[in-house]
Amino acid sequence: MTRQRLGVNLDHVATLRNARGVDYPDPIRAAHLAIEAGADGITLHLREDRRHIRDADITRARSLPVPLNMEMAATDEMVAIACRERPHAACLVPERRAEITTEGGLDVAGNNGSLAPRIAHLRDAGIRVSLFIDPDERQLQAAASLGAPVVELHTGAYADGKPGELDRLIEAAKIATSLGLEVHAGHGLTFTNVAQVAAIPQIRELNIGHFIVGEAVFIGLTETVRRMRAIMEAARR
Ligand SMILES: CC(=O)[C@@H](O)[C@H](O)COP(=O)(O)O
Ligand SMILES: NCC(=O)COP(=O)(O)O
Repeated sequence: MTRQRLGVNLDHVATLRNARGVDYPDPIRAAHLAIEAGADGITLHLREDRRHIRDADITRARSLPVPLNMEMAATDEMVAIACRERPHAACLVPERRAEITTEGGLDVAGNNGSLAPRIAHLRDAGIRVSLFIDPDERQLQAAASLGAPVVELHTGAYADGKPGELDRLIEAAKIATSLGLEVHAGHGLTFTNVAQVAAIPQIRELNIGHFIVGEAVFIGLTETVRRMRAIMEAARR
């Protein structure tokens, strides 16, 4: 099976920093540690309300030695920031101000008119566009028709233990590949639930954040990233 990349999302290092209004813990310092421990990429979500990652974090993350995946809402403001900062990838996600976390996938099928120019803008800036969607055939077809090279399947419902969700992910990964899309997945993944998703052969990358940052409090960031990588690798053997 092809090697699966691990993108470590460090948003919640910034959440902790912002809780005190000081400049530590620093998500970029955490990124260097995560990379040394085996992260293949770093993911940062610049939310419109800047509740965790801020613009200056994205600027600093550009000098990291691995690809930066910038998660962002599909708005003119965010597209302008991405085109200025030029991360390796931009993952378009739905955002609602009052939500605690990203609650569902982007409705690509219902918004292709507004997404198309934004995707084109990002692509013209040399940024690899990914669409964060639910494991749903209609959304996959819409993503492919918009010319996005990558989809990230929202694993939140699976992580919440909803029956049938693993099968939906397996089926969606097959359909996505048949449509020529590269498949990533993420949201709510932990040491306990990651193996079954990591074992889906078509999934090339997992993005994992909240659990990694939380577990780091107990066993350290280096050990957490190493263990996550080890579980992913064992699942693909
Ligand atoms: C899109 C997504 O899944 C990530 O952004 C992740 O959830 C961390 O950010 P939040 O906790 O702000 O949703
Ligand atoms: N796109 C998913 C992501 O980056 C991490 O989500 P989570 O592990 O913080 O839930």
